[in-house]
Amino acid sequence: MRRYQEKATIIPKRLETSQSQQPVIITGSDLVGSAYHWNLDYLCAHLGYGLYTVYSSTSGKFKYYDEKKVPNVPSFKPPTSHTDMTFQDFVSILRQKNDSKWIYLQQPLNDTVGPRIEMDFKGFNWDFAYRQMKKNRWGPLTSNLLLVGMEGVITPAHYDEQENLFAQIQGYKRFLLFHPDQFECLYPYPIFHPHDRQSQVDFDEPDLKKFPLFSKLKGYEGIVGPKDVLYIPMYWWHQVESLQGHGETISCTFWFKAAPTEKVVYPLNAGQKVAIMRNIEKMIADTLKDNKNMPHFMKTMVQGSADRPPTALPSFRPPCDWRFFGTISIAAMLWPVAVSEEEFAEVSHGTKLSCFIVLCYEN
Ligand SMILES: O=C(O)CCC(=O)C(=O)O
Ligand SMILES: [Fe+2]
Repeated sequence: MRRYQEKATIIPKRLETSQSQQPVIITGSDLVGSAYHWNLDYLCAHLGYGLYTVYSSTSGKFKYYDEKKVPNVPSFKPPTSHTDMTFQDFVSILRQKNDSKWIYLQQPLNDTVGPRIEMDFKGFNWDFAYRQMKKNRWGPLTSNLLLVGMEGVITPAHYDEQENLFAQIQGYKRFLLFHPDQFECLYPYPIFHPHDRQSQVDFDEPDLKKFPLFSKLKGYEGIVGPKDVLYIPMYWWHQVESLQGHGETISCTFWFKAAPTEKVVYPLNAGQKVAIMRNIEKMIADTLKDNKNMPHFMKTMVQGSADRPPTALPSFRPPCDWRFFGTISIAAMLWPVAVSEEEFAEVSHGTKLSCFIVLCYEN
């Protein structure tokens, strides 16, 4: 097991999710009770012959990247590659035990699975899942990702824009979790970068000159094994390692959309502040259309406003008509960036958020 220097508290164990948006490990859960007999042989026999996405890496680390954002950064070199293959082919590569090639299957469960798996899937404790969804006012379930990994594979630190009930079926995974208020210590990539939502810091070799606040990082640690379900609240950072010595890991996620913003309550929480930062960063990136100059632009904007003497404010005249400013819905600013255009229009009541940028920065 890898050792890290972060100061970790143990993730609490409970029977249900907590309403305070805290991660918890639910032990002895029957959420995927009908899948506890899943292992490589059973899945080989019953998953069918559909194609599954298998990632490979020479380092054992599987840092996610968004293919759609690759053209934004011409110098970007993908750290992993992926191929679609049958589950049976995946298992035969996995059993070759090639020390320099790590593979990790990650694929949403779909309707190509055979009838036995379909029955197991239908037997999940959907009542429990939907009760958590209702209780926490999450949006609808979006997908169940099946994860089958070799011992030792690592998903580096990142956050997701969805709520997650993470069910462990086989093997053990060690989670490091960090509250959204640790944002500054984790140095995420810019939003237009393919590694958006991922930390730039390599936990095994942190460059403290470049990322000095990483030394202040504080987090939670927990190991999940069969019958454990970990609730990962939206915007919580997590790094996941499949532990050595316990066989392959099999897990299944239950991802839910964010709770809609019914009423904005101040002070805003750290997750809502991350949402605002992402929305503003996205608006700037979309408007500026010049990713190379984004860091300089952002720095100038922040330093400019931090250094501006307060006496300058009374003489400040808006450069153009600011009335539009008031029409931008706060709810839209708090909404995760990764939503479809239609939902975006719904939460923002049709207001084009990009007006904000045009009005503020074009003059
Ligand atoms: O289990 C893993 O390797 C990654 C899981 C993860 O990041 C997630 O479920 O959000
Ligand atoms: Fe994740």
